[in-house]
Amino acid sequence: MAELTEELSQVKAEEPNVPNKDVRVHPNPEPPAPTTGTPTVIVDDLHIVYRVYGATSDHEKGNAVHALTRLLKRQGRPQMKEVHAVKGVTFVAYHGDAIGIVGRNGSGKSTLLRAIAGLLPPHSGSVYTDGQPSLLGVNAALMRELTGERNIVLGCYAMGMTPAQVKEKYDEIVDFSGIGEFVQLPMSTYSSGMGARLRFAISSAKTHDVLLIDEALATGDREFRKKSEQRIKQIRESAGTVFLVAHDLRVIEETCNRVIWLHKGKIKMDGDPKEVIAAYNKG
Ligand SMILES: Nc1ncnc2c1ncn2[C@@H]1O[C@H](COP(=O)(O)OP(=O)(O)OP(=O)(O)O)[C@@H](O)[C@H]1O
Repeated sequence: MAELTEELSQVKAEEPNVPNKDVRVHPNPEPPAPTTGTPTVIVDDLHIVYRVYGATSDHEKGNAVHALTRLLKRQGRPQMKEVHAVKGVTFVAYHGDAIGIVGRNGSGKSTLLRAIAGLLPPHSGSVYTDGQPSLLGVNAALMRELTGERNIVLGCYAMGMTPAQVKEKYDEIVDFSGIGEFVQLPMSTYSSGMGARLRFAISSAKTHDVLLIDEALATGDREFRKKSEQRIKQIRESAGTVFLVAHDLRVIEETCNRVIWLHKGKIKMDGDPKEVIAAYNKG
C-alpha cells in the first residue's frame, strides 16, 4: 500500500494543472469557520452553450445525394450546431445548504453542475465558488481496469488527500461502499450499483466545501441510500454545501432544504422542497 501511494503521488505531481480561466473559482485553503448565511456559490446570469461540430442540418438528414456529393468533393461536414443548455441562471447558495436540482430530461441539470464544478466554461455570466467544488457523478473518472483498491488510492489523491489521510480513510471507504472482497478485483467486474457506491464512498470520505452529486445515489439499494443521506447530512452540518441531481424526488425531499427546478435551461422555481416538488409534479 505504501509503495502504491508513493507511486501514485508521483503520477499526480506530473499531471498538468490547467486552470479554467472562464470560471472564477476562489479556492480557500483554510476552510472558513462554519457560518450559516455565508455564500459559497454565486451563479450570475450563467449561459452555457455546447458546440457540436459535424452536425447534420435538417435539410441534409438522410439525404444520400448530399452525402455522395460531399464524398466526391472530399468535403467534411463544416456544420456546427449550438445547443444552448443553460439560459441565464442566477442564484446564491449558502453554507449548510443541500440544494436539490429537479427538471425533465435535457433541462440542463448536469450541465449546471459541471459548470459549478469548473468543468464547462460559461458562454457568458459567471460562477464564483468559495472553496474547492468536487463533482461526484455516475461517470466520475475511476478506472475500470484498475482494482477498487487502486481506485480508492487514486481517487483520494485526486481529491488532494495526503498519504497518511488515505491510509486512515481506506478501511472506512471499503466498509461504507459495502463492496467487500470485490475491492481486490478490477472495477470492470462490478455491477453499476457497486461502482456507484464505491464512487460515493470515495468522494464523501473527504470534507468538501462544495459537493456536487449527479444521480450518484440512484443506483444504490435502499440501505445504501439511507447511509448516503446520513452522510450528506453530515457534510451539511460541517457547513459544506451539497448540490444533488436525482430523478427520485423522495431522495431530494428527504435530503435537501432547498430545491431548484430547471426547465429548458432556466430556473422555473427555487425554494422550499415540498412546494417546489408539488409544483413540479403538477406541471
Ligand atoms: N456534450 C454535449 N454536447 C452537446 N450537447 C449536450 C452535451 N451535453 C448535454 N447536451 C445538451 O444540453 C442540454 C442539457 O443537457 P443536460 O445533460 O444538462 O440535461 P439534464 O437535465 O441533466 O438531463 P437528464 O435528466 O437527461 O440527465 C440537452 O439538450 C442536451 O442534449
